[in-house]
Amino acid sequence: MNVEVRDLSLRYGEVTALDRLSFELAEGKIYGLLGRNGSGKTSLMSVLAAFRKQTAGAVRVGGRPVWENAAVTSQVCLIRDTGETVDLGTAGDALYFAEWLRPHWDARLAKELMTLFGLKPKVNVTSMSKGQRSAMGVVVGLASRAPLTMFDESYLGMDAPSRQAFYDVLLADYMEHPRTIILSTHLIEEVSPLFEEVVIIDEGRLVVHEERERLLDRGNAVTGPAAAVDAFVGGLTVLGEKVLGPTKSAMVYGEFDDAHRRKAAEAGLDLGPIAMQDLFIHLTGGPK
Ligand SMILES: Nc1ncnc2c1ncn2[C@@H]1O[C@H](COP(=O)(O)OP(=O)(O)OP(=O)(O)O)[C@@H](O)[C@H]1O
Repeated sequence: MNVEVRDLSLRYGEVTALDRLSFELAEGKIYGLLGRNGSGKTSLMSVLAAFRKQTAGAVRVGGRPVWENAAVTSQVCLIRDTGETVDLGTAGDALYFAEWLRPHWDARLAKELMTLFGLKPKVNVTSMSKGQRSAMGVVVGLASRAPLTMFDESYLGMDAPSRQAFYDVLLADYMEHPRTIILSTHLIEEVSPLFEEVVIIDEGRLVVHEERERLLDRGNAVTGPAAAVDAFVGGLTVLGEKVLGPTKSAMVYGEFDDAHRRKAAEAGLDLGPIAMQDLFIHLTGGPK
């Protein structure tokens, strides 16, 4: 399902969490939603899932407003960082409830994922560890196959092998059953290979909405003899530097054209990509 957000604002009393946000997400892609702590990611996803009503502006999912619209909300699944929202009863009860609620539910996938993450249907959700609860959320989020599926840092409590299993299953299932998926995360380097497009917000406002590859084009790592690197990057926006013996690597913000590339080659310098995390830190104003 596509998503249209127009001049969206959300206020909690005096606090403005979303500030006239506008963007459109096409159907059937995986989006990364990035932002500093308190930038408005959870607030935005809560409005998209109709958990909260916006203060102003419009939100349409699949061309229709989401608020108090059961026909749309049954197609939208938001899994929050606390894992699955159903805290009463066993894991089996949570799956039963999700199946009842979710029109595209795949019980076979749910069962496979329960086994993959070592979850037992008879165990009470409240007695699960943090990572197990996160994994429960992931099971429900994936098996729901909702046309708009959002994971709000839901996999944060999971250990590294479980997170990797989640990324692998998400990608494989998305290839077979394309849908719109939004992943919010602070583990930028780990999760960003999954993104097709990236939305960055800061203080409730849109900073960037771009294809992942285009965003990465905004930065370059310049590596070579320290003196040559210093001469090359003079006057450019340098985000950081690393020195290893006589070799230096400088991360530069800004796209390079053919002239830059020629000059770098003549100076014996290598140009390479920089990490999305470094671009993110720069675009959201550096350390605060
Ligand atoms: N229930 C609430 N009542 C009052 N203020 C809130 C509430 N929920 C969020 N806020 C405020 O709204 C702003 C956006 O919060 P939000 O949780 O959407 O950010 P976030 O990007 O998800 O942050 P994080 O990365 O830390 O989870 C923050 O200033 C936060 O303090």
